[in-house]
Amino acid sequence: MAVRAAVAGASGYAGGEVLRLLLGHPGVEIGALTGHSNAGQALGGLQPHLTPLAGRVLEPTEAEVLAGHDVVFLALPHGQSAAVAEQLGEDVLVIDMGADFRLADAADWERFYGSEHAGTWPYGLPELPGARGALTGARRIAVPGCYPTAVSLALFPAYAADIAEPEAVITAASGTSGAGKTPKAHLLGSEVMGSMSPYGVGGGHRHTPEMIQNLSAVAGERITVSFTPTLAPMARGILATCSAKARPGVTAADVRAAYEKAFADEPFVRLLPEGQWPATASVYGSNAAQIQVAYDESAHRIIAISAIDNLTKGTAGGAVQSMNIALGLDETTGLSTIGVAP
Ligand SMILES: NC(=O)C1=CN([C@@H]2O[C@H](COP(=O)(O)OP(=O)(O)OC[C@H]3O[C@@H](n4cnc5c(N)ncnc54)[C@H](OP(=O)(O)O)[C@@H]3O)[C@@H](O)[C@H]2O)C=CC1
Ligand SMILES: CC(=O)N[C@@H](CCC(=O)OP(=O)(O)O)C(=O)O
Repeated sequence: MAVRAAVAGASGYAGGEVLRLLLGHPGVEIGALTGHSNAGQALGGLQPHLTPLAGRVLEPTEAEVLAGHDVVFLALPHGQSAAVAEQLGEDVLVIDMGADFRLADAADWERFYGSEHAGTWPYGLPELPGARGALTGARRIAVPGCYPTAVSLALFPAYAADIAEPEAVITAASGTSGAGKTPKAHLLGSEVMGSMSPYGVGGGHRHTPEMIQNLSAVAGERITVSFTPTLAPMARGILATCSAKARPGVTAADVRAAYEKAFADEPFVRLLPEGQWPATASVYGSNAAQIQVAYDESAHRIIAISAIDNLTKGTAGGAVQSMNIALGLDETTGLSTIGVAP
C-alpha cells in the first residue's frame, strides 16, 4: 500500500523538487501541499513543470493540514520547522529539508543561525559511516545542507581511511537555486550572468560547522574546515573542490584505494575512472554524485572533487533516499542516476 506524503513549502524550490521526485515514486501517494504567502494559489502557476499537479491548490502550512499523513516533508525557511514538527505525532515520518535539526552542538547553532537550537535528528546522508543504521525506522530526519552533502561525500573517505591531516580547505561553486526563490539583489540575472563571485568568506558560512561535524565524526578527531562558497551562473549544481594534506607516507595508491573502498557498493555515488572529472552538467536532475580524487605529490595533498545537483542529491533526492531507508523500502526507489544532456 502506498504511503501518503504531504509537502510543506510546496511553492519553493526544495518543495518543488521533492514533488518532482515523489511523482515518480511508485510507493507514494501525494497528499496535502502547503504554502505561506501563496496559500490558496494553484500549483500550476507556481511550479509549472509539475504538470500532473497543476490543478492542486496550496493550503496554509498548519499542523492540522499536515496531520493524517504517513510522511511530511518540510521545505520551509530555517527556524520554521520545529513548531510544525512538534504538533505531528511520533508515528509520522517528518523529514526536514531545512537546517533546524542538523547540528548536534547547540552553541554552533546559536552562533551561525542566531536563534535557539531546536534539537538534533538522525542525519540524512546515508553514505556516511553508520548513517543507515540511524535512519532505519527513524521517524524524524534532518536532511543535510547542499554544500555539506557535496563536501562530506568528497572528503569522508580520506578521514575514514586515516590518510588525511585534520585540516581541510574547500571551495565550492553553487548554482543560484541554492539560495531559494525569494528575490535577492545579488541573484538578479544581470549580477549573476557571465560572472562568478564568492560569499561567506572567512569561516562565516553556516554550513561550515555542519561539515566539521560530519568529517570529525568520521575521523574521530576535530577537523578544521576553511570553506569558501562561490555563486556560479547556472540554475542547479554544486562543484566542490576539497583538499587536505596527506598523512606522512601516504601514496597515490593509498588514496585511490580509500575512495574505491568507500564507494564500492554505493548506488548513487560514482568514483570516476582516473583521468575523468566530475561536472555539474552530468548530474543535472539526478540523484547521482560524481567524485574524483587525485594525489598532488609535490604539495603532498589529497584533492577530492564532487559534483551534485544541489536540489536533487543535495536536498530532495537525499530526502527521498532517507525516507526509503526509514520506511524499509529499497533505498533507490523513485530515484534516478540518469542525468539530462547536453
Ligand atoms: N535550494 C536549495 O538548494 C536547498 C534548500 N534547502 C532548504 O529547504 C528549505 C526551503 O528552501 P527553498 O525551497 O530553497 O526556499 P524557497 O524560498 O524557494 O521556498 C520557501 C518555501 O517556504 C515557504 N515559506 C516562506 N516563509 C514561510 C513561513 N514564515 N512559514 C511557513 N512557510 C514559509 C514559502 O511559501 P510561499 O512561497 O507560499 O510564501 C515556500 O514554499 C530551506 O530551509 C532551505 O534551507 C536545503 C538544501 C538545499
Ligand atoms: C547558492 C546559495 O545561496 N546557497 C545557499 C545554500 C543552500 C542550502 O543547502 O542550504 P540550506 O538548506 O542550509 O539553506 C547558501 O549559501 O546559503
